Parts: sequence; C-alpha cells; structure tokens
Amino acid sequence: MNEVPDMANFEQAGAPRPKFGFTESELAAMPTVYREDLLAGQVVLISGGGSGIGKGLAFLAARLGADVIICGRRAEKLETTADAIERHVGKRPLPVSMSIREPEEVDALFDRIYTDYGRLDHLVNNAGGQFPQDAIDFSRKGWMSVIDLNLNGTWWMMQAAAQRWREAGSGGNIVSVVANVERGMPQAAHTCAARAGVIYLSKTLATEWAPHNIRVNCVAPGVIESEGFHVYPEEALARFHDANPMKRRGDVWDVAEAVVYLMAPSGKFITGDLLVIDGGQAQNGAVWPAGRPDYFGGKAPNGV
Ligand SMILES: CCC/C=C/C(=O)SCCNC(=O)CCNC(=O)[C@H](O)C(C)(C)COP(=O)([O-])OP(=O)([O-])OC[C@H]1O[C@@H](n2cnc3c(N)ncnc32)[C@H](O)[C@@H]1OP(=O)([O-])[O-]
Ligand SMILES: NC(=O)C1=CN([C@@H]2O[C@H](COP(=O)(O)OP(=O)(O)OC[C@H]3O[C@@H](n4cnc5c(N)ncnc54)[C@H](OP(=O)(O)O)[C@@H]3O)[C@@H](O)[C@H]2O)C=CC1
Repeated sequence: MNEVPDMANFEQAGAPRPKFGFTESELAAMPTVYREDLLAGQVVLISGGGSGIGKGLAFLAARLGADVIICGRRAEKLETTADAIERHVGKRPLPVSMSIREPEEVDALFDRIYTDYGRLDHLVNNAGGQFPQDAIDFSRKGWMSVIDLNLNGTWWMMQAAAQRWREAGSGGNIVSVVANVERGMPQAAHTCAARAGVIYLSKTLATEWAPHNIRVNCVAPGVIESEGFHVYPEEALARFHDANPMKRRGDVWDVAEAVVYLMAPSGKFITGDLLVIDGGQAQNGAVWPAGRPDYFGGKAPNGV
C-alpha cells in the first residue's frame, strides 16, 4: 500500500498545497449556496471528518453554525483539522479518535456526544474506503477488512444513533457517503458489495425508522479529488476524469453541499433515497481504480 501522506499538516509545514483537493484556506473561503446560520444550534457527527470529503463537510457545517464532532482513527489528523477549523471559522469541532469497526468504541463516542452536547441532530457516515485489486486475488483479510469498515462499521454507527434518538424521542437524520455502484465497480468488488449493502440497508431503515422521525439517505460520489486518492496508482489517477462524460474530477465541496441539502429543511421529505454526485459516470462507464487493463482498451496516448 502507498504511504499515507500527512495532508492535514501541509499548511503548517509550509508545503505549497495538498497533492489532491483543497487547502484549508480554500475550504474556509469556498462560496456556498447556503445561508450562514442554516445549521445553527444543530449537532453534526461526521465520521472520517479529519480528511477529504469529511473534512470539507466539517468546514461547511461549522461555517453554517453547527456544533461539529469529527471522528476517525488517527488522533493527530483530527486534532490538526479541528485546529484549522477553529483558526479559520472560529468554532472548534470536537475530535474523537476511534474506529467505527469497534462497536464498543462507537458506543463510547455516542456517550461522549450526549454527555458534552446533550443531543445529536445529524450522523454523516463518511468514513470508509478500500484498496484497488482484482477480486480474484482478494486475501481473506483484505475482503473482511473492507466489508467490516464500510458495511459493519456504518451499521454500528447507524444503530447507535437510532437507539439514542429513540430513547430521547428526538428524531434525527442519517446520511451515508457510499460510492457509485450502479454498474458495479471492477477492481473494487469488495467495496461495491459493502456499499450496495449500505444503500439497501438505508432504504429498509427509512421505512422501519420513519415512526421514530429518523430519515436515512445515501450520497454516492463518483470520482472526487481528495486526500483519499493516495490509495490509487498514478496510472489509474491519470484516467479518473475519463470515467464521466464531463471529463473531470468532482471536488469535496460538490459532496459537502449535497449532504447539507439532505440535512437541511430542503431534505425534510426525502428518505430512503440515493443522491448520485458523479458528473454522469453512472451513464458512462467504469473507473478502474487499479488502472484499465489492456483487454478493455486501456492504453492512453501517453502509454498509461
Ligand atoms: C474508485 C474511485 C473512487 C473511489 C474513491 C475512494 O473511495 S477514495 C477513499 C480512499 N480512502 C481509503 O480507502 C481510506 C480507508 N481505507 C483503508 O484504511 C484501507 O484501504 C482498508 C479499508 C483496507 C483498511 O486497512 P487497515 O490496514 O486499517 O485494515 P486491516 O488491518 O483490517 O486490513 C488490512 C488488509 O487489507 C488488505 N490490503 C490492504 N491494502 C491492500 C492492497 N493495496 N492490496 C491488497 N490487499 C490490501 C491486506 O489483506 C491487509 O492485511 P495485511 O496484508 O496488511 O496483513
Ligand atoms: N474521493 C472519491 O472519489 C470517493 C470517495 N468515496 C467515499 O467517500 C468517503 C470519504 O473518502 P475521501 O474523503 O475521498 O477519502 P479519505 O481517505 O480522506 O477518507 C476516509 C476517512 O475515513 C476514515 N476512516 C477509515 N477507516 C476508519 C475507521 N475504521 N474508523 C473511523 N474512521 C475511519 C479515515 O481517517 P483515519 O484513517 O484517520 O481513520 C479518513 O478520514 C469514503 O467512504 C470513500 O470511500 C466514495 C466514492 C468516491
């Protein structure tokens, strides 16, 4: 696996800009279609909020007045992101280091949120990911790890939230960031299986949990330029823009604003749905996250 670049520290380290995605100053200044107090008084939990799409959403939610909690495995990354949001937006998210794969750590996270804030309005299941590989070569551990993260981990978070909301009689809102799986995902079959599971889990919960006033939706990003791109080889990255008819990568703001649409009153009659943010990729073709094989006509003019 490629080494994970410490993207969260790039500004402090004086590096010019992140290899993928926006700088913190850019996230603080991105224009938004939303009014600045849209989420005032609301508490928003974002898993994987220390990097990439989750970090972009954490900036946006804080800018819209929410109290934000960001969780993920790496404490240092979360602290750095929390510091940056405090510095740029004037409101510090609560960083909580934990793994969504561990139900006990999920319970402890929710206990902490209810102790500190007394409520939770929105859960955004953004933590997730995978490695690119042909399915025929998956190791048992690799398969288990991707399913555990994306399906089981997401479920532990959903159930913990819903149980707190039922107990409080408050209702709540869940948005899960999945992936565009409509045409399958060659070289990412493990994540395709897990994300399809989350989509149909969400559709089911939307009905089961409607009596508790809980809405459950998913957003499916296509190719979104973020720190998460470090997982993919250069030859695959060079072709990512080809996956959609717009011939470009989306950005984390595209996803962040879509998530807020579902969180805000604009989404109050939407549940059990899947919002696809992919520049038309679903109509176009596969991404090939490990690089397009020759068999599928993969060679670009520059040979990658
Ligand atoms: C497609 C374009 C659009 C999508 C974009 C995005 O999603 S961007 C977002 C992108 N962001 C992310 O994806 C971020 C989150 N993703 C991750 O943290 C990892 O990809 C994870 C889900 C595998 C968890 O990893 P972890 O170490 O915490 O978990 P662990 O210790 O439980 O199991 C590890 C096991 O997995 C296996 N294995 C791992 N790599 C490879 C490989 N290259 N090759 C083969 N196998 C590989 C290997 O078996 C390894 O065990 P080993 O051999 O070491 O004993
Ligand atoms: N960028 C893209 O093109 C696309 C992204 N997606 C999905 O969007 C989501 C965000 O990805 P993106 O921002 O691009 O990439 P990132 O790799 O930056 O985001 C993944 C986040 O998940 C966190 N995470 C991973 N494992 C765990 C765990 N066990 N417990 C808690 N947190 C965890 C990571 O933090 P840490 O490592 O510190 O735990 C990280 O912050 C992911 O689910 C991704 O698969 C889907 C389709 C396309």
